[in-house]
Amino acid sequence: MSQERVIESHGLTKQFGDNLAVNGLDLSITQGTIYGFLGPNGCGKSTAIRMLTGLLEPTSGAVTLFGQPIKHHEESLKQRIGYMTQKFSLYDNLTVLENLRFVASIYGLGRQQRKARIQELIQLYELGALTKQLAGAMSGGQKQRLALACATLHQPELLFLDEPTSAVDPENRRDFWEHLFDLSDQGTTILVSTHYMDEAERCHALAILENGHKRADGTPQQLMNDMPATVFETQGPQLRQLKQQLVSHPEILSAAQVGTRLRVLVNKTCAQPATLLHTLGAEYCFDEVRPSLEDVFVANTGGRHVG
Ligand SMILES: Nc1ncnc2c1ncn2[C@@H]1O[C@H](COP(=O)(O)OP(=O)(O)OP(=O)(O)O)[C@@H](O)[C@H]1O
Repeated sequence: MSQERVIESHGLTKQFGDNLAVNGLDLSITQGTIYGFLGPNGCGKSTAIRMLTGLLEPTSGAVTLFGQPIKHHEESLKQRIGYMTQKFSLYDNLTVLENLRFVASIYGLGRQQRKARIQELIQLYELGALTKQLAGAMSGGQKQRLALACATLHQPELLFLDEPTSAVDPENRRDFWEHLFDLSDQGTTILVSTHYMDEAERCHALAILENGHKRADGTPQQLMNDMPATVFETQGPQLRQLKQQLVSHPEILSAAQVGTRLRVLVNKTCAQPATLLHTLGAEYCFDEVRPSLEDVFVANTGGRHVG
């Protein structure tokens, strides 16, 4: 992967009235990376993306794309950026082919180039049988493939995807990610927002966002290594009561049931987590286990959103 910095932001902030939607966001994302924004609804993912694309003016802070400040270079940068919005900005009353032709005309592709590129995308995103279908009548997975084809029509070097898989089933989500890895392999840098843990785990690197703040960032492995909690699991009777008993202790960040097991996060500030658990639930046996990205998320947001 090249070390060219494609996205850089410093102190990126957006205030809507009293609401600080994005607060001092610093980013440094290199070429070919698939970078995730992971966070719950309303944490500022879309607002951050809109500022990074140049569509929304920040209250303060700066964005540099491909080493160029975004301010005053919006037009030249537009050709290098693709953006798939949360609501798939397709025209429902146009067919698949008409949507593709319309987007091609926006990007000013010549007739021959347009024809060849549209054919290429129809094949790549398996839209061949659907060219005459109205976009409004397509399934979630089909719409998503068309939206990705439209967003990449002009072969952007940088692609922003705002919760691209919220309306599709797991199989389509898997296929979609295969396409993203193909694009990344060809050098495209991708910033994708999600609130799905499994999706975030596929990213090369990610930022955990909460209430407009970046709580942590790094590769999924780095985040797991550095997380501010130790993870334990236990099994046995009356796990609901045990959970209540555990979470009342200030060093227990979270206790959440997963099937027949209770998963417990103990703050790293606790020097003897196994001893603490033994004291709180003497009749249970607690095993230390490998953290997951969901644990990382919970530990970095103080257990306020999951569990
Ligand atoms: N144009 C706007 N005017 C006022 N407030 C806004 C505007 N856009 C977003 N907000 C507020 O900013 C905060 C962040 O919203 P944002 O849409 O960026 O979050 P998100 O993480 O993308 O969530 P979601 O997935 O629900 O869109 C929210 O409190 C939202 O209500």
